[in-house]
Amino acid sequence: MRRAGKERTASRGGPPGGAVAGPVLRAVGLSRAYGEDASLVWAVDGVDLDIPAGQTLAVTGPSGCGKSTLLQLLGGLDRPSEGEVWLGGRRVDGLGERALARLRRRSVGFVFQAYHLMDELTAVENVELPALLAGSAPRTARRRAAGLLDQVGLAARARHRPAELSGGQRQRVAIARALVNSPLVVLADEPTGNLDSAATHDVLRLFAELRSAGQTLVMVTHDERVAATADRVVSLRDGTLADDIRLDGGPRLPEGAGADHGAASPLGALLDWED
Ligand SMILES: Nc1ncnc2c1ncn2[C@@H]1O[C@H](COP(=O)(O)OP(=O)(O)OP(=O)(O)O)[C@@H](O)[C@H]1O
Repeated sequence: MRRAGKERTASRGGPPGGAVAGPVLRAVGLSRAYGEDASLVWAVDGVDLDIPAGQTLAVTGPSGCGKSTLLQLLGGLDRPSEGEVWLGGRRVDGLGERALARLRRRSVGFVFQAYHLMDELTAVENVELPALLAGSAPRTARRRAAGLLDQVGLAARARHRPAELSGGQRQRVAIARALVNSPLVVLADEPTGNLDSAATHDVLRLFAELRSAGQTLVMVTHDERVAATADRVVSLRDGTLADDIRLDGGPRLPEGAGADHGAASPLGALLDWED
């Protein structure tokens, strides 16, 4: 589906708004079509979105409305048919493959519903891998990975392989991995979709710590309880933005997710890591 006569707002030249110190993530007239002719589907259709630094944004909407496609476009895993993506004040949708891969590695942390851990690697090896690929020295990467695993409560599981971990533990490894290169933004696609309520609480507790520490986070979710923990909720319908709601208040946790997630959280202290 596509709205008739929708105007494109794509800019030319410098960053939208003229300043590099704008939103961490910005979509301008962002669109992605699949198929052609009679089977053409606009999965994402003219989305304009500014995501300021430190915001936790939930993306919701019915199945097939374009949530995952939008997240992949924002993270440079897919390329738009039309429109622009800006990350950290830099236009990134037109980058070549190698530059885009480098950008993803250094500036974006991904968390997926199905974890996407490497089965043959231990937890700590999974976490350190993006740091090694980004050029960190092995000892530095290992120290960083071990520190993150400690902060997500998995120090004792560092040498376990994914098959030896529960779903919730695997997702915590994936979150540690997403953070290893201190990304500008963490993008999470249904991060609690495979988890029971206890493991969901663990993940949301970690997200609340990240939020307190100023980490920008965008998460796609079907779960209203998860969306309710965000600063802002946008809903998609047929690839377009239908709602954009800002929620009030400080860091939110679902009931039973525990307390003690202040700005001085140890996980937060690890976010500013530089090699
Ligand atoms: N690779 C593809 N080829 C063709 N069509 C696709 C492709 N990927 C997605 N689509 C279509 O684009 C639309 C949006 O898909 P997308 O996966 O982004 O939706 P979603 O909101 O994340 O759905 P769900 O909540 O079910 O995961 C759907 O109509 C889907 O069928």
